Amino acid sequence: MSTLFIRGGTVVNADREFKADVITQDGKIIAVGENLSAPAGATVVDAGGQYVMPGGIDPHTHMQLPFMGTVTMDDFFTGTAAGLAGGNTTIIDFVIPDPQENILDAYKKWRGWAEKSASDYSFHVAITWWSEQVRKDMGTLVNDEGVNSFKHFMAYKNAIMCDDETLVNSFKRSLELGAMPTVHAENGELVYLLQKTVSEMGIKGPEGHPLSRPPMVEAEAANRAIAIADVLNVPIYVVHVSCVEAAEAIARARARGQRVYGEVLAGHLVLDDSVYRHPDFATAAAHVMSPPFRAAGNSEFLWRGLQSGNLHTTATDHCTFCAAQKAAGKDDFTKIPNGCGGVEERLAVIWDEGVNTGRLTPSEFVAVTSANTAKLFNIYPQKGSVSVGADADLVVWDPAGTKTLSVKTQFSKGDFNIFEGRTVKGIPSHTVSQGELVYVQGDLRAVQGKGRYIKRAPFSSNFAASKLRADTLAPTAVKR
Ligand SMILES: C[C@@H](CNC(N)=O)C(=O)O
Ligand SMILES: [Zn+2]
Ligand SMILES: [Zn+2]
Ligand SMILES: [Zn+2]
Repeated sequence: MSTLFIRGGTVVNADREFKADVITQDGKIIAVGENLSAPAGATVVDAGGQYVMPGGIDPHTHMQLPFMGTVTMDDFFTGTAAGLAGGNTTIIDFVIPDPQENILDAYKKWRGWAEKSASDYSFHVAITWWSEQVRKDMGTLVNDEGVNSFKHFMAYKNAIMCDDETLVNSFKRSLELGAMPTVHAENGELVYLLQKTVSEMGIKGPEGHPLSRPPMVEAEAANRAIAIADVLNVPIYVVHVSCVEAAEAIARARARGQRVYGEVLAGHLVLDDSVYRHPDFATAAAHVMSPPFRAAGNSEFLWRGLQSGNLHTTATDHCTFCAAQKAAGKDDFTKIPNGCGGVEERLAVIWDEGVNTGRLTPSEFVAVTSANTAKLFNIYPQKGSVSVGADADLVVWDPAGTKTLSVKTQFSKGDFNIFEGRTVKGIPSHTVSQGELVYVQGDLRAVQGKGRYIKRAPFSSNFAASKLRADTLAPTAVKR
């Protein structure tokens, strides 16, 4: 394992920024401080005029996902390698069992697929059905496999959508286990009805996609999931919050003291629904993902959610389908595989649109691209911090560097870039993963299979101790 001496940079953590050299050895950070001397044999990285930040953690990716009759273009190697090129050093992906599929079998299958990852990775496990066996296996995943988060799709009827019975049982089980329940909050029944309605109106193109998933479809599900979590007294994490209505549901719940956390995708922060009206089918279809990109104005509210601390993490939902795959929905938008890329561009897009505009300080940038995810999924400060003892996952960030984002230069295997043509100021000059230089000024040195599965311990201390609300509000029956 190599020794790195990252000299003369400004270290940025979620709490502060300060001038310091950083030394890493055997995959760990072993020193952070001013005027350090280079250890013998160390590789020196000149970070003068640059920031040294914790590597990005993307809490929402789908590499190699079988979905809507096909499989995403990026596998666990190409997807994580693309992430490393953009300063992202850890992904949290998803095991998504089919309904009735044993969840341990599904977990083992995904673990096999992820062996080829170039960077560290972890898994949320989706609960797509319910049984006593699922309940039991959730315990095995938490206690033996280091899973501490369970995903629930409230959309995708007749596929992976789960009903209230599953939500209630799985949330309650998550509380017992000290795991975080997370939700894709869209009312799948309403989507199903609206897809039929829009199609019957003769709207078959991608412009029909956002019409079938208006903001209230998301807000209803967000409110419902938040209410269930409130009654059960379990925290909840809402993925890809896309609209004012869902963000307000989270803010209201937090104002009442409920532990609700929100995630925002880089795409939802900078794109709007005009993309679906592009005359070229492939371009419009390339942007079909759920929840859809929203009317202009929603993005600004999402930025304010990040600024105010009512929204906590950023992600990409990296789920790439090529034009040929998207063409499955040529004559029926409901058949367009849902998903877009972004794992490579997230940090630069959020720095350019967030820090350069004054919306976020560099420390807030680190919080929403790395540290908050590490804290919410219990891998802080191993991840998400430039501090002694932490993993040597770092990005050396050149605030003056510029780049025009394009499918022509991306490392992702996707054949479209939703940020196409966007020139950003602020880019990674070096990415360090497990103490190795894996990206150096355009030269990607990702190694297949180098990534490790990251176990995440449960929050047994403050979660499982929580009681169901009923236990605390109505302690005794009335004697009659
Ligand atoms: C299936 C997965 C990716 N696709 C998407 N977001 O449109 C998700 O819904 O998060
Ligand atoms: Zn989703
Ligand atoms: Zn997703
Ligand atoms: Zn293809």
